[in-house]
Amino acid sequence: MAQVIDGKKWSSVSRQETAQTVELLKAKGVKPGLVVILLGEHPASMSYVRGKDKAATEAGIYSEVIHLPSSTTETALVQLIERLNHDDRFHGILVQLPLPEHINEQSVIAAIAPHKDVDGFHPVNVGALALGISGFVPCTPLGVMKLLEYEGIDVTGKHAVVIGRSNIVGKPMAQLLLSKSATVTICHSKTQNLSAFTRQADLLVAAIGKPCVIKADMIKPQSVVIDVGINRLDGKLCGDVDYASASEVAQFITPVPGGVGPMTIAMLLHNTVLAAQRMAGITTSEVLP
Ligand SMILES: Nc1nc2c(c(=O)[nH]1)N[C@@H](CN(C=O)c1ccc(C(=O)N[C@@H](CCC(=O)O)C(=O)O)cc1)CN2
Ligand SMILES: [Mg+2]
Repeated sequence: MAQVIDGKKWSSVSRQETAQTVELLKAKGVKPGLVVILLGEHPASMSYVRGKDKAATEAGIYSEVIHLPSSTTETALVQLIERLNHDDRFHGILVQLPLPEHINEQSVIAAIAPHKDVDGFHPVNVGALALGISGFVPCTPLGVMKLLEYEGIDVTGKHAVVIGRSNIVGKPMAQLLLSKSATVTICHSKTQNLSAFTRQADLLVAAIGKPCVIKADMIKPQSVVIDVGINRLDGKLCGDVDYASASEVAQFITPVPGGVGPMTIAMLLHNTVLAAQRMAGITTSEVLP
């Protein structure tokens, strides 16, 4: 039976570490601030944004949510972001995705000042990750790396198979695993004979967006299975992995809910504090808890 990677427990550990850093920053006269912009009334997005606001406040971060109607124009949204880029109360700016259809996501992301882009979605930060230089790393894949670190799982030389090529998860996930010297394969919806790849995976990261499609016979025995999927099936939350059968085969597995999801918010707080630290010119060693 696989060992369960408890994302709720580790996110709480990470959030406590962040809260300690916030205290040390405050003692130096810096109060980290985060602003989240939400358009429309998408129930899951509203719930994630509430979670971010609550978690930020609990960590001692100054938090504001700007909730706008879904009819907001792209021009108005970009103008708001440009104003927030110059607002010293906020070290982090996040626009909750997905955005309504009439808005070009890339134009909006590009309007965020790269040094306040705590989502790590701006082309400058995407480039920084590709080059392996300092920037901001997207929260979900960063959360996966943090889970592996907390569990003492070393990926050096291991075959990591990432299923999914989104800008939010798949692509940055592959870059991060590569930066830790894993041998990385990226699979996607057009991959032929997917199970031929997944069965070779020492580490499998599933970010497909389809409920329970990764079955036990697709998993290498004693591997690490990370489920990034969040799907709603018959009113219940489930991942991309068929958890019950997969946990009979894997050595480590993340559950859904309570796996990667909670780490996304913990890493947002981490990135926000990092942004504040960098803007104040404070080195990490000065604020290590
Ligand atoms: N601007 C962004 N938009 C979106 C991101 C993002 O990182 N930046 N990621 C996702 C949604 N997301 C955060 O925004 C997110 C998803 C899931 C969770 C989470 O804690 N999930 C729980 C289950 C929660 C539930 O009941 O629905 C879990 O997995 O245990 C947090 C944040 C898309 N948009
Ligand atoms: Mg508030």
